[in-house]
Amino acid sequence: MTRIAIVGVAGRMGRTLVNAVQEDAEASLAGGIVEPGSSLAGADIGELAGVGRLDVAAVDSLDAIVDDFDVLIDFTSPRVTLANLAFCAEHGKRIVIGTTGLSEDELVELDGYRDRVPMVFAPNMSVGVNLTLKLLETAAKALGDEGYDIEVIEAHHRHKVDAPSGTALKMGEVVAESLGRTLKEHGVFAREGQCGPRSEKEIGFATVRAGDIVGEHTVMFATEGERIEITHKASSRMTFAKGAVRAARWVAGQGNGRYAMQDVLGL
Ligand SMILES: NC(=O)C1=CN([C@@H]2O[C@H](COP(=O)(O)OP(=O)(O)OC[C@H]3O[C@@H](n4cnc5c(N)ncnc54)[C@H](OP(=O)(O)O)[C@@H]3O)[C@@H](O)[C@H]2O)C=CC1
Ligand SMILES: O=C(O)C1=N[C@H](C(=O)O)C[C@H](O)C1
Repeated sequence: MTRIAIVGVAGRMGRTLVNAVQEDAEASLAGGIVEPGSSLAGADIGELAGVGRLDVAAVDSLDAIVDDFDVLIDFTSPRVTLANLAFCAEHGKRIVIGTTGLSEDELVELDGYRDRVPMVFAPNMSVGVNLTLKLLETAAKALGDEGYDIEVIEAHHRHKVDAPSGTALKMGEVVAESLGRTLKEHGVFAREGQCGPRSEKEIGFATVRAGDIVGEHTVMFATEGERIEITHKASSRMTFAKGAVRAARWVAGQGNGRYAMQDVLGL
């Protein structure tokens, strides 16, 4: 049985994760953490998540439950995640990180823990998206150098704070790496006004934020005469949450290292 604690337990993903852990016969809910000073500290996390009383009270500090859990699942924000990673390194815990929107410096900081903590870090925990990454590698290798323009389009709910999504960036990276390009050199993140025609090798990104869209990603390969679109649409956050719980069970048996969902899924 893997004992899981959830940071950001009152958030959109936090509440969904409570459901996902409850549904998993090999995982147990060891705790839920809310923001320090939050009025939700002390609330029952089952009631917060809408699954009924679980007799697990939300706490506002990891110290309060340090002996109770094996793996922390963190879907919060970059600085909070990095603080929790430091806590896990210090206390011999494992961590699954779904947080997106880390800056270049923050990614370097996160990577610095790879020899001190077993961690799974992935911008998207759904099986479908991780399979899509494989399909993109194949498509890019077949089409990218044959005059096909590549564009990544993503859509999310109105509350999302980072753009492009972590998944869109990952998709762009996979395509770029398959073609020996980099997003630093070839990524185009905005077009406005007299921006001129597109260059042959650029990889463009477009972002939609609207309503309650859970998460949609399309990578388009377009040339004169045809267009191929590889699309993934998430209609429920349970797809991410189930993946995160699977990753938590998997990382419970791993040594120090930075792992991706591809490792968890054996893709
Ligand atoms: N990898 C994946 O598969 C997926 C990744 N994500 C990513 O997960 C992240 C969270 O998304 P989402 O759930 O929609 O966001 P929410 O804003 O709904 O949830 C984040 C939660 O973290 C809480 N929080 C903030 N600071 C702390 C702290 N110091 N300690 C404990 N909790 C804290 C917030 O509380 P408060 O509101 O009070 O500040 C909030 O409840 C984003 O980066 C998103 O992109 C989302 C879905 C899937
Ligand atoms: O914020 C979200 O909601 C999501 N974020 C992730 C991302 O940035 O890629 C994954 C998913 O699409 C939902």
